[in-house]
Amino acid sequence: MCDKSAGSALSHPLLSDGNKPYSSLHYFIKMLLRPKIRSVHLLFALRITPARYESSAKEGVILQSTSNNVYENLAIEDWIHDQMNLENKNVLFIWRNVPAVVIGRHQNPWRECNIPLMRERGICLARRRSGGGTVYHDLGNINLTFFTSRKRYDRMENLNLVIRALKALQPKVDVQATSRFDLLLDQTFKISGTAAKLGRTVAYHHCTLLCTANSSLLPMVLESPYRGIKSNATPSVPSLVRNLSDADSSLTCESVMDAVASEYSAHYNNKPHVHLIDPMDESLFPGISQKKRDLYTWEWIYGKTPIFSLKTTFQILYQNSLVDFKLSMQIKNGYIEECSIDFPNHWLPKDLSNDLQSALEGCKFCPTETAFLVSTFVRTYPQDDEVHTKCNVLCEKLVSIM
Ligand SMILES: Nc1ncnc2c1ncn2[C@@H]1O[C@H](COP(=O)(O)OC(=O)CCCC[C@@H]2CCSS2)[C@@H](O)[C@H]1O
Repeated sequence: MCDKSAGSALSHPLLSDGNKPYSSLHYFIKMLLRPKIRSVHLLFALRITPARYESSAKEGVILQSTSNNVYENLAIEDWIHDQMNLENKNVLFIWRNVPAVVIGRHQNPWRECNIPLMRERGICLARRRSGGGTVYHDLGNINLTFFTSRKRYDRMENLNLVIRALKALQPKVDVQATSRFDLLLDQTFKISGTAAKLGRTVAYHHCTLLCTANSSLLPMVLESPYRGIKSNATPSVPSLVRNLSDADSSLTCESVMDAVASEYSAHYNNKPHVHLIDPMDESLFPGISQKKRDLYTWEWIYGKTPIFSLKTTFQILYQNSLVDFKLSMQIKNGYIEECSIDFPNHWLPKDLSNDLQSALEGCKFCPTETAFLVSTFVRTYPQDDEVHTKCNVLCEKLVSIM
């Protein structure tokens, strides 16, 4: 069903000589237009002429990403939300990512997932613009983003469309929507979670759909190893999850994506047509690279965490004896605002421990920055190997909890 040729035509639409509307002059003019109007160019690229665009108030366009990069795909969501005029148009964006954990806009990643395990396994962490809880993505999980005008925003309508698509593939599958817009399989197992972003005139509802995801890794990465975090951040609502393929092996990502696209097209009386898009195509999505960069910054992913406190205890084995530590921190915008580390008096000179705590205040709650800071700090105490070793051991411990 995917129109691969459409996809390749879209890769360099503005550079293609034989394609008059995509000439460099067009590009130049486009750059002079106001942002909302620039999206007209996307309509050209999608072979939707403005005339047809005006006359088809109920038109639904299906875009499918050729990228599996979570930041690129979230950037496309932002771009469509910010740039496209959706007064007369609906867009369904279909996308999948390599393993990633996606937290909600107002969440605390340290409380929601196992960051050390994710680092070890190379699993990305992303913060999305919509609210709600934390979900796990991999190539066995489909994401569907339904863009509409704010007036036509209707999550239940979208979920019913997904249910119809699943029933078209396997009539016996028991999938129902709940009042919190989850989809449950056999009235028990969550297969889809929902979140939304409501703009002034535009809205989107996005949801996941677990088809063949790694269901043993999912609960592991969504289990935080940290205790003692206090915050007003939005907590996730954990559920028992299952893949659709557990109910019926025909429910693979490919078959489900095709079925959803067919159902979406039928809903808008269109011929099923999926436009493949490359999210990093600046000529089609001007400003998209910056949007990706914004989503990839430490300041967005970690720094947007609502203020929180961390109170924890730990032990360090040093020269065959265990030393008890009490750590208390307040973290605001991802930066350590207050820090107190209590340990037996003899372990480190008092003035040094005070200096270390002061040095940590103002530092990012981040392993690389803390490690750098401690190593710089240690150098201010020259020729004391024991102090160096102790500071380094303590630093390793601090870094392991960040
Ligand atoms: N991929 C996926 N699909 C469905 N449910 C999941 C998934 N991953 C985890 N979970 C379960 O949902 C809860 C969290 O539920 P909770 O209700 O707290 O949060 C959500 O559902 C958010 C959905 C966001 C959807 C966006 C769409 C595109 S980008 S992310 C978690 O603890 C697990 O038990």
